[in-house]
Amino acid sequence: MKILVDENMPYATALFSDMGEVIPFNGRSLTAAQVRDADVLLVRSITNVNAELLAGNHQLKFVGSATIGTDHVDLAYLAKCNIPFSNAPGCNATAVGEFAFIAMLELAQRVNSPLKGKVVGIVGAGNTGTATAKCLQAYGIKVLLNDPIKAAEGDPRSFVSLDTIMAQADIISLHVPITRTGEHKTKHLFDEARLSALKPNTWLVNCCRGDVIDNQALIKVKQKRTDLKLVLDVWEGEPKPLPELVKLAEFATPHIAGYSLEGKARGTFMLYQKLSLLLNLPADKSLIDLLPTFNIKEVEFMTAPNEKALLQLARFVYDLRDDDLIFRNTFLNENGFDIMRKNHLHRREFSALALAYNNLSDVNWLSNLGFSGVGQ
Ligand SMILES: NC(=O)c1ccc[n+]([C@@H]2O[C@H](COP(=O)([O-])OP(=O)(O)OC[C@H]3O[C@@H](n4cnc5c(N)ncnc54)[C@H](O)[C@@H]3O)[C@@H](O)[C@H]2O)c1
Ligand SMILES: O=C(O)[C@H](O)[C@H](O)COP(=O)(O)O
Repeated sequence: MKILVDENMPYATALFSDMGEVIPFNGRSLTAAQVRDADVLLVRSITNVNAELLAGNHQLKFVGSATIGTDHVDLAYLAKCNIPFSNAPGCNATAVGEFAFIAMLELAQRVNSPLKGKVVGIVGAGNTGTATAKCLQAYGIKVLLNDPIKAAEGDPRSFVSLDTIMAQADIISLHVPITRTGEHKTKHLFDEARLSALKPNTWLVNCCRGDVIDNQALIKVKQKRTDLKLVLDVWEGEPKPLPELVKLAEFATPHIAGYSLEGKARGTFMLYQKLSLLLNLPADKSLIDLLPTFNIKEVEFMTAPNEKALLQLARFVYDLRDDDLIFRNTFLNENGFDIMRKNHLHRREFSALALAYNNLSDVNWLSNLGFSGVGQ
């Protein structure tokens, strides 16, 4: 069996080589000729899976995407051809939640305006929005959720309108899929009118899809509004973001909010579970066995951390400033965006770091944030 696997899918060989020949490919340049005799195709978000790519293949048994987003996959075409498909919902939720939270801590430090006490509006309360809310709430931040679809489905959480978020939130964090039609379409959800209406000093964080914000309009508005602060991980026109917009963002990264080692490994592992089920094979490998131990054994607190100490702690796990700097220095190089993603040194999630403390009460919030070992 030929299993074509995006080269940026960690642990694919360890997980799939018992099932067949694992053949890595470059996700941006995959061709129909390469796919012609594949039995299984495992992609990430940069490969468009459609009739053009698959028409020459008459033996494909499974297509998987190690992502939550499915906007790169023609699901109707796969269904028409009876090709089973699976994505990996939730695989990178913790990674995105921690990325957004760390970005807010970094921004708070940079502009000298504490995160504590701010109100954060989350647009899209699915996997990544919920994970972001979990971090914020663990730290005692008031969170407003907007998700008309979940609200209509009867999700028991409290939801507010987007207008309420616009009026009340100091920080707005975007966590919606890209959709181009329908009542709740998200393409340019933040258009010029909405961007212009952001209340003074709003921080806007986008870790979902670039085209949820009209990037040209964002440049126009931001050039007039120095009070707005931007954290942008995703861009219209990836892998070629508008250089003007990169300059205007406080933190800029190349679509790596979901790139924790755990998150990427979970994506591969979820597809391994799906394919095993489909082929009626036992899924007896373990994800935990694959992940390396973290290079810091334990951090011990003598006093409960304040916001500055919390940021220092977060930086042990992920220093966003490093990625922001590498990105600014390289994104204009040929294939700079993709090369940085490919060579990204996967950060770890908070759970990789064990905390210890001496006689401190009231530190459960750190374990609610996701760190392990608190109180043990
Ligand atoms: N930057 C990254 O590395 C990265 C990582 C993971 C996901 N993503 C992107 O983020 C998106 C969200 O990821 P997720 O795992 O949370 O997906 P999800 O499907 O679990 O959640 C998305 C939520 O958005 C809601 N929604 C849809 N349209 C809406 C609208 N108009 N207004 C408000 N809410 C709306 C849905 O009801 C759903 O609850 C993905 O589709 C993907 O495009 C990016
Ligand atoms: O949709 C997703 O899950 C993310 O956008 C995904 O993590 C992006 O990473 P890629 O698949 O492009 O490596």
